[in-house]
Amino acid sequence: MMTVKQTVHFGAGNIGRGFIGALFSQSGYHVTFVDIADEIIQKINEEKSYQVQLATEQKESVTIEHVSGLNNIKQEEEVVAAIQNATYLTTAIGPNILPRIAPLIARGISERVSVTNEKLYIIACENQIGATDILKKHIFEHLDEETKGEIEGSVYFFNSAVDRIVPIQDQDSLDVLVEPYYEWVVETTETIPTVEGMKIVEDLAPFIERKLFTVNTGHAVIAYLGYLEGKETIDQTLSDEKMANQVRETLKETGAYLVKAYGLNEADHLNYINKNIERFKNSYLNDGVTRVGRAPIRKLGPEDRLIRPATQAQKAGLSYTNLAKAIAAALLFDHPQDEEAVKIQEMINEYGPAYVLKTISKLDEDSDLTKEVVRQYHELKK
Ligand SMILES: NC(=O)C1=CN([C@@H]2O[C@H](COP(=O)(O)OP(=O)(O)OC[C@H]3O[C@@H](n4cnc5c(N)ncnc54)[C@H](O)[C@@H]3O)[C@@H](O)[C@H]2O)C=CC1
Ligand SMILES: O=P(O)(O)OC[C@H]1O[C@](O)(CO)[C@@H](O)[C@@H]1O
Repeated sequence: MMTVKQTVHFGAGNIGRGFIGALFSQSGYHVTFVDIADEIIQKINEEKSYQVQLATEQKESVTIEHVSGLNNIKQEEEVVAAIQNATYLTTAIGPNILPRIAPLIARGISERVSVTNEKLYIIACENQIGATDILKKHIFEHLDEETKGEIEGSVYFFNSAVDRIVPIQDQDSLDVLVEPYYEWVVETTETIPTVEGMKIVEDLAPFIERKLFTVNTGHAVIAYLGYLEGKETIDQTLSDEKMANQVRETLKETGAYLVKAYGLNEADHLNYINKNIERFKNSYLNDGVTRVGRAPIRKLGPEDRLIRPATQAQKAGLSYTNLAKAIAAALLFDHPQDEEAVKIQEMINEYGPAYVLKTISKLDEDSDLTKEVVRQYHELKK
């Protein structure tokens, strides 16, 4: 009997089911989803398949099969066993959750290397530069020295960039609505088993920075400014030409940095910007500004989509006024259902916006960037 290739994917959410898990299933793998959400796991085990539907007028859909689910809190032993049999282990769980799943992955790896030296490829699919390196660091904190030596040459860690807009879904169904476009870029020089839709590169830096500082920066600009204007969705916000212009101007700032840092062709990059603004206009996605703006503490981090391009532009003597406006709008994102937004508002009320920029974004209080953000914060607040 032919053994089916196995993969373990942590996070049976939007990207897990709608993108990465779906690609593995379509490449002939059995996908074991691991999640803490019991209802999702039970549904996956009961229904054994779901639909991925495209956000287009025709609503084309594909059936995703050969899937099962495990709860990582209640079924640790089973997760460890699944890791023993897997060729790939991927995550799409949120960068802040990586440290929480690392101990179980470490256990899975330890038990695996004691019985096999078959190769295992670990890839974190999160919106964060170096997410797999971060996961690896957390996993290594839970491995003994002997195992760390043993995994050399059998467990591989690859960084990646994931790009597909998947909005919040109807919670009663496993089906997932996704945009037609996707890109999954994985950094490695190894020859690895084929997964349909996975693009391999030797150097991820230009890909992830171009993606993060165009798709995610652009999306964040729309989300935070749209929220301030009382808009519900991304496409609704963008239907205002002024807003489309504001996004384009901001992305020209990140673009100037990217063109300089990676020698990109300016005209090609402008096309890439415009192509992404068109992606954001997809009204079939019905994508909420509060989803895209979620977790503003993470999004205002020093290496994330708003602060890093602004500090890089400042260092390179490039313009960052529009980025400063987006950062100011992020400071005004007071969505009561977002824990991080609530925390930022509490910090601002107590210590002011410059304090938030210092503690969360690691910006000097007397830097020109901080001064510009604070100036625009007060302008926007009026
Ligand atoms: N939704 C999108 O359009 C895109 C999202 N991403 C990235 O993909 C990652 C996942 O995002 P989404 O799929 O949108 O989020 P999601 O919220 O739909 O899915 C995350 C899943 O992780 C599970 N989870 C949370 N804590 C857990 C834990 N301790 N143990 C096990 N499972 C846990 C949740 O129950 C949920 O099912 C994030 O890093 C995001 O930035 C990247 C590109 C596109
Ligand atoms: O998933 P995050 O990092 O919270 O940010 C939302 C962003 O990620 C995406 O989900 C896709 O890249 C976008 O929709 C949005 O730019």
